Amino acid sequence: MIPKVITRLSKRSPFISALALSRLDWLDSLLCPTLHLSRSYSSPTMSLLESAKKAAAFRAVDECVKDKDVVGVGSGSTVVYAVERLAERVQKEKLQLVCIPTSFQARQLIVENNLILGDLDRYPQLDVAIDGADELDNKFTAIKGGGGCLTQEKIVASCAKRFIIIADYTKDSQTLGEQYKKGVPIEVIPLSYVPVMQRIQTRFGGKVQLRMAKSKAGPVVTDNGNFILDWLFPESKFDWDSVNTQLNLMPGVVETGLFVNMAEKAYFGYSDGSVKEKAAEKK
Ligand SMILES: O=C(CO)[C@H](O)[C@H](O)COP(=O)(O)O
Repeated sequence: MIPKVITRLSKRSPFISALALSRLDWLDSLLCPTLHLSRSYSSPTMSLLESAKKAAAFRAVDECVKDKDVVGVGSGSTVVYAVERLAERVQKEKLQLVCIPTSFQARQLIVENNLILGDLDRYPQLDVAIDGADELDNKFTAIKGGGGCLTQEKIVASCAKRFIIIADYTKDSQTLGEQYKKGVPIEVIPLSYVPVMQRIQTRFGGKVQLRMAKSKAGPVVTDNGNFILDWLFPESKFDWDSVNTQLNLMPGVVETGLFVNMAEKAYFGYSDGSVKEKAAEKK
């Protein structure tokens, strides 16, 4: 009973959900000791989000992947569930799939789950790419790169006939910046990071930060040996297509985390297991 109430609340606002959980957890444990046990050692808010991610990932894999597909495998925490489901389907349905990774993490997931690993040299055309996102707006522009893998993710997505986003409900926004507050990630060649930071701030405003590593001194270094800038853009009506082009033309910029009109469909999971599908307008 309690989880249902929280789920309904969490659909309206993750903040309400977190608050509700902190207040109701003691009651929950009283009424549902088994449920409480299964959550031990993980924060209740996290477990709700994890269920949401899993629901989206499973639905997307079930609906978008078919036998003999070449599948792009994105990066991040939601993709972990997508790979789990791919492996399950390969086992149960004997699907023949080739998986193309978008990062070191994706490559590891593919190998650890005994899926067939491919690359763009041998499979330059993919049937479908499935990836997470940090935020998706109503015009189907996504911010990606929270995990720093945006360049390979964009290359792989651009080679796929269908690009599918999987995410929990907190990534579903009307406009960019509504929920995701960490800005637009931009991969840059290390020696260019200061001039690029200055150019972005002068041209578009806001603040640009060099992303620093958490368990290492110094900056985050991408799978391609580059740095990541996070552009905390000001509240303004941006034409993201034009911004993306302008950023990409700055010397030193390798790629941006703006995925404009690339995704065909998004699956947003909720903690009760339901999934909202959002389709892009046909081009
Ligand atoms: O773009 C990404 C990594 O570069 C991820 O897809 C994005 O950050 C979403 O990650 P998560 O599924 O962990 O929320």
